[in-house]
Amino acid sequence: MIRRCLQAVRRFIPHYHALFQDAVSQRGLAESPELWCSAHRSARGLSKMSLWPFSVSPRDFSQPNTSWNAEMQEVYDHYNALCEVKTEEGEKKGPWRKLPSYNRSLKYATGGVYLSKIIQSKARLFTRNIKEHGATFEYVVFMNKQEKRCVCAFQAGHLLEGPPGHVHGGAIATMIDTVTGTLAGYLAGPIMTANLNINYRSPIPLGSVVVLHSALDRTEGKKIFVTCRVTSTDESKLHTEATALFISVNMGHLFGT
Ligand SMILES: CCCCCCCC(=O)SCCNC(=O)CCNC(=O)[C@H](O)C(C)(C)COP(=O)(O)OP(=O)(O)OC[C@H]1O[C@@H](n2cnc3c(N)ncnc32)[C@H](O)[C@@H]1OP(=O)(O)O
Repeated sequence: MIRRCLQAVRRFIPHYHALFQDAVSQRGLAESPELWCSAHRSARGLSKMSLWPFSVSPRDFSQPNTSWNAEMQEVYDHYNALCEVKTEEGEKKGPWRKLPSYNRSLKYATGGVYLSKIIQSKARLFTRNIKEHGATFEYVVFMNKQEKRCVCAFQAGHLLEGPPGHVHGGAIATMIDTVTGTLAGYLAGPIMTANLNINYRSPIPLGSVVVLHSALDRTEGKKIFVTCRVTSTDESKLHTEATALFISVNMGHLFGT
């Protein structure tokens, strides 16, 4: 039984691999969870057909959980409501879209076949590597493709302390890189951060909720310029401002081929 199963898997591997390679070359998958996810989805259909043994449903880390405070939930509810607008013909898609967030996009993009040989099996996305809810980065990104911008509700956990009682500047930079990078990747495919310029205007208290507003500034050939503002949820207080430059890359740049 086990041998038969392994034979089926081996027969299937080239097909699966080719499918993923196609997805990579056609759509250009970088660190955009959106794109990785769609490759995973297209591959998953096939995996079901052939009883692919390594296919699992990834956990979406940006779903509400018990660590979220009321303010975090409020921002989530606000943008989530904009994902579907009510019309006379019934509900249809709104201008916003909630992006899923996984702790290891590469694994789920490939079914753990091809890239797991290159990336160590224990690798995890920096912002999603603590299992305890609410301890570090609690965040959810909503994308508005039409307006080429996104927002992120971020609740900063107690393990992100920098100055006493406040969030570490590196943790803020991490969130800015993540959100601006998600926007750039969503709009342009595979990218890498070339430059991140940050002005810290006012400290962010630990445990508080802030919103990152990120927008495409312009593109120039391979260069994607993105802005980011970190504010209180009512936008009355500016915490941080940043500009970021991303460069479009191909997969060979990441894997040295
Ligand atoms: C799910 C979460 C998403 C999170 C997204 C997070 C993304 C990341 O954090 S990536 C990790 C951090 N970044 C890195 O490690 C990148 C390391 N650097 C590199 O790999 C390369 O230098 C890279 C890709 C940035 C640029 O590649 P390179 O081959 O040098 O590009 P190149 O073709 O020479 O330059 C393209 C243009 O960009 C410009 N450019 C390149 N780097 C920079 C820079 N640092 N500053 C300003 N301009 C730059 C060049 O001058 C050139 O401009 P022009 O076309 O006008 O002449």
